[in-house]
Amino acid sequence: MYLRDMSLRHFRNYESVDMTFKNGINILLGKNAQGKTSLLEAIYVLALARSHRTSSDRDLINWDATAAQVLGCVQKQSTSVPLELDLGKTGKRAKVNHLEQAKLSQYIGQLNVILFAPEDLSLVKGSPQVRRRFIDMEFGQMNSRYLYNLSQYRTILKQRNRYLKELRNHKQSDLVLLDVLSDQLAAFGAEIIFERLKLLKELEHWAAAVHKEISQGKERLTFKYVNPLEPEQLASTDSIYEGLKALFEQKREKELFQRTTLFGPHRDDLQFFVNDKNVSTFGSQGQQRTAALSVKLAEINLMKEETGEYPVLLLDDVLSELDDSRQTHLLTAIQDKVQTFLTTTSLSGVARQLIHDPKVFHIENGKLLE
Ligand SMILES: Nc1ncnc2c1ncn2[C@@H]1O[C@H](COP(=O)(O)OP(=O)(O)OP(=O)(O)O)[C@@H](O)[C@H]1O
Repeated sequence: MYLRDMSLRHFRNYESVDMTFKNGINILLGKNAQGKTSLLEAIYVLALARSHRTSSDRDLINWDATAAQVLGCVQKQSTSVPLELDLGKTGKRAKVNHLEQAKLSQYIGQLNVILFAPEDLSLVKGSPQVRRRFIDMEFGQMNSRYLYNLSQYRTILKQRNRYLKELRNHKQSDLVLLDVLSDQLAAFGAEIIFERLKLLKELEHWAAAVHKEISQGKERLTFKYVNPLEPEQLASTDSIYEGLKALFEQKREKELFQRTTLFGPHRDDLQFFVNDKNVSTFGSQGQQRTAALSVKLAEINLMKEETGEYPVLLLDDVLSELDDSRQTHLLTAIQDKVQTFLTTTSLSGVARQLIHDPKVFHIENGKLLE
């Protein structure tokens, strides 16, 4: 798939802009603080109905306006799909083919994007939260069922945590509601964990191939999904469900004491190993970067496999963070295959040599220069 065009109204520092893109490499060129990242962000928002930079939609609306609009048309193999997102100070409306969608999970997935920003280079070394967010954002786009389960899980998790806080001197009767919430949480949690394991296995397969190539055959990248269940309990959704329920039962006193839910996909993690050594503790910075880049490139293939279409790649000032050899790998892997948007203050070195015939947008103070 590729994004054919996009229009912004009162989005960040853009008052009104209409753009037509190339199904190839699009370069967003400009000095600092002119609006390059805001354009990438608009594409991300069009895809996922939320920003990667802020959790508040209000931040996306121009300071002098009360509402913003992002419109775009996605070209797929056999159809084109117009998307529209209206952001107001009190809520948002999402339309596919001009029809308003009651649920955002019906909207997300029409345009698939992969964002690669300098902070993604800390995917391996960063906090577990970063990796869970990465997993959920990527898998949610590929699979609406995953997204649905995740949103149900989060709602029940909030209720259960609130209830655990309320339960001070608990009576036996109070625990009945806790059991109900534990049961529901285990059911959605099991679906999420099972789907994560399946998709991570596929992602690992692609990422290992890329990592092997970048390291010239010397390094073997593997993943490990970290959670408290025994390996045999992870075999099916039923066994994960039973395992989570058992944990909630066994550790009830601990959860009541700490007043929060201690088990479930919101606590799990993903670890990366190179030649069986944990990259986050034993890997060099170069190995950590190679692993992060391999995972990002692997996502492109996984999305193609899962959805039948290549996603759109958003590279936010990431080339300057990679050495020549990693830049070469990235650019040769995407060129002529994936529509790419790349922000930069100047195009030089490897990128200038390798990128042929890009469409360049010169950006200055929220406007496109002709
Ligand atoms: N809601 C908003 N309304 C108006 N202007 C905004 C809004 N939010 C951010 N801005 C401004 O938009 C400008 C562009 O920011 P953006 O992050 O897109 O710049 P950039 O070109 O990517 O810069 P850099 O290369 O430094 O990352 C900034 O000056 C910022 O203060």
